[in-house]
Formats: sequence, structure tokens, C-alpha cells
Amino acid sequence: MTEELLKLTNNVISRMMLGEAEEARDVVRGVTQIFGEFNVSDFIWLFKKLDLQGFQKRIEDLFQRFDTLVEKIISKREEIRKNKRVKNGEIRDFLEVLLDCVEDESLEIKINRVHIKALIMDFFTAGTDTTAISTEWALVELLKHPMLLQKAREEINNVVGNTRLVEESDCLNLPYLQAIIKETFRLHPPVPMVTRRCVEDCNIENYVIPNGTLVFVNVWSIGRNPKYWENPLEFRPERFLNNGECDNMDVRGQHFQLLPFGSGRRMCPGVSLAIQEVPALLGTMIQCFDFHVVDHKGKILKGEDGAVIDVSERPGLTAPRAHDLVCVPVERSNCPQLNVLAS
Ligand code: HEM
Repeated sequence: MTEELLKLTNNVISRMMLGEAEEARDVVRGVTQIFGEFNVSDFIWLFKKLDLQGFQKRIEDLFQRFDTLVEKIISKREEIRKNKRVKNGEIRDFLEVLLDCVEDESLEIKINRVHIKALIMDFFTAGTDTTAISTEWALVELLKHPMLLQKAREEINNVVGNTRLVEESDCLNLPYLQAIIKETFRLHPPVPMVTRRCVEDCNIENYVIPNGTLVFVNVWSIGRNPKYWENPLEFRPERFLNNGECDNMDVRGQHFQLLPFGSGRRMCPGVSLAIQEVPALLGTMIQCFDFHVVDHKGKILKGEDGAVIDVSERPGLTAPRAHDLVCVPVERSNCPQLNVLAS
């Protein structure tokens, strides 16, 4: 499941940006992993110039692989643009818009090929792993709590029915599904730490934080703090519901006890996309499939056994599961796709 979800979110971002599905998964996982690793040379001045853990070589290798991939895509598109006239009303992808900007002499802020590559890298890194991780954690929690899964399915069945798939536009009418996703963001924020650079000396509760300090906001720990959350380690989507409707706590950085997308002007610019993509994806999956989880010995876990699914995390810029989620999706008998085929 881990691999398939990453493939899917990679394809979504790739088709929006580049108009085609390009394989950047391995590079993206490599980048997010290296971001979170402890580099001795960053902390011990004497070792500053030594690359004791081989980071430099890994970074250069990732850079080369990504650069070759994007260079090939941009060159191919430039060739196509030479021979093509833009038609009115034509839907254009992100790369097309950026290449227009490179050619536009009148722009106040000029952008060049290096900027385009950086933006593509940024969006791949920030928008694929995060979305896949959120969906995977939500699915894991539902598999561990079959009653909640059942409730989510009933809601989908009542609101959407079984003649069509869940769509993004349905999500507003699926408060329980939304609560599941908020609860997943609380317990398993895909980006566990948000960083800020202190721009002036300040004093917080008698701690002096000098100008220039890099400050880490531990979003993961805030989401599990009993000061803000009742029984914080319990996965309970109901905490976000008020008389069956979504409460007013959102994930857009206004409620500081829940900051999966950060806050302020550097908060995640992909939030609007993510909060449509994750529920639509999770909703469709639980609408269409039952999942039989396979443990690390290859044994299929059923019923109560599902509760033992491992929930340890792997460190990095993002916080994915330490072990891939391996499960067998079994098509449900009243799956909308089957119904469409039968009619
Ligand atoms: C569930 C999905 C996602 C989560 C949890 C998430 C979370 C975050 C967080 C916590 C930050 C740092 C914010 C801060 O410092 O205050 C961030 C930054 C960013 N995100 Fe997301 N993100 C997600 C999806 C996306 C998507 C789909 C895109 C793009 C299509 C995206 C693009 C970005 C970019 C470009 C930045 C850097 C912004 C900057 O430094 O100014 N993210 N994201």
C-alpha cells in the first residue's frame, strides 16, 4: 500500500505540473529522508569540513538524478512549444505557465530555468510524500479500529451511495470522514517539525532566544499533549464533531494545538489541494475495498488481529511509518465500479 499511495500522489502532482506522469518517487523519498538525518558536521565545528557520514555524496547523487529527469522534461517541452500555437481556453499545466514567464520580458521579477527546476523539485518533495503518508496513517488507524471504518463507510453509503465513486465535491458533506483526517493529522502529522529563524532577540517564559536562532516547533508533540487534548493517544475522530457536524477547528494554522500545515505566511501553500485530495482518496479506498493486512511474517491479520498493526515511525523531514503497510485490497461486492460494469 505504501508504494501504491506514493505512486498515486506522485502522479497527481506530476500531471498537474508537467502534464504527464513522471517517476520521481525514489528521489523524493531520498530528499525527505536526508533532511531529517543527524549530520555530525553540522554540530561539531572541528568536523565542519569533513563529510564523515557521506552526506555530500548522497546529496550530489540525488541532485544529479533529479536534474537529469527535469532537464529531459523541460527540453522536450521546449521542443514542442517551438512548433505549437496556444489555442484559446486551452488548459495549461504548471510547466507551461512557468516557461511563459521565462520568455516574458515585461515581468518585474524574472525567473529562469534554475528557478523552474527548483519549483518542480519543491512541489514534488513537499506535495507527494506528505499526502501519501497522511492517507496511509488514516488507513492504518481505520484498520486498527474496524468500528470507525464501519461508521465511515455508512456515512459514505448514505451520502454518496454505491452507484458512483466519492468525489472531491462530496467531502464537505462527509463530516465523519473529515474528522478522521483531522484526527490523523493530530496524531500523525506528516511534517512533525516546523522551523522558523528568530529575527530578533526575544524572551519566552524566561528563556532567552537570541537573534538568528533556528527554532523548531514540535507539531507532533503538541498534537499529543494532554494539556490540549483529552486522552491524546487515543484515535477518536469524534473529538472533532459537534452534534454530528464538523466543529470549527480547522487545519489552516489558526488553532495552534493543531498545526499539520504550519502557520503564518510561510505555511503550506498546498493546503487547499491536500485537504481535498486526502479525503477523496481515502473515501474512495474505503468505499471500494476491504483490506487484509499482512504482517512481517506474511500472515494475514483478520478481525481483532488488525489491532496489532505496528505504528512506529521513521525519522526524517516527514514522519512515515517505519515499516511499509502491506495489505491485500479485496474489492467489495457493492463497489460502485462493479455496479457500473453490471448495469
Ligand atoms: C497532507 C499534505 C501536506 C502536509 C501535511 C503539508 C505540510 C506542510 C508543512 C507543515 C509545511 C511547513 C509550513 C510552515 O513552515 O509553517 C509545508 C510547506 C510547504 N508545502 Fe506542504 N503539506 C502537504 C501537502 C502539500 C502539497 C500537496 C503541496 C504542493 C502541491 C505542498 C507544498 C508545500 C510547499 C511548496 C511548502 C514550502 C512553503 C515555504 O517554505 O514557503 N504541500 N507543508
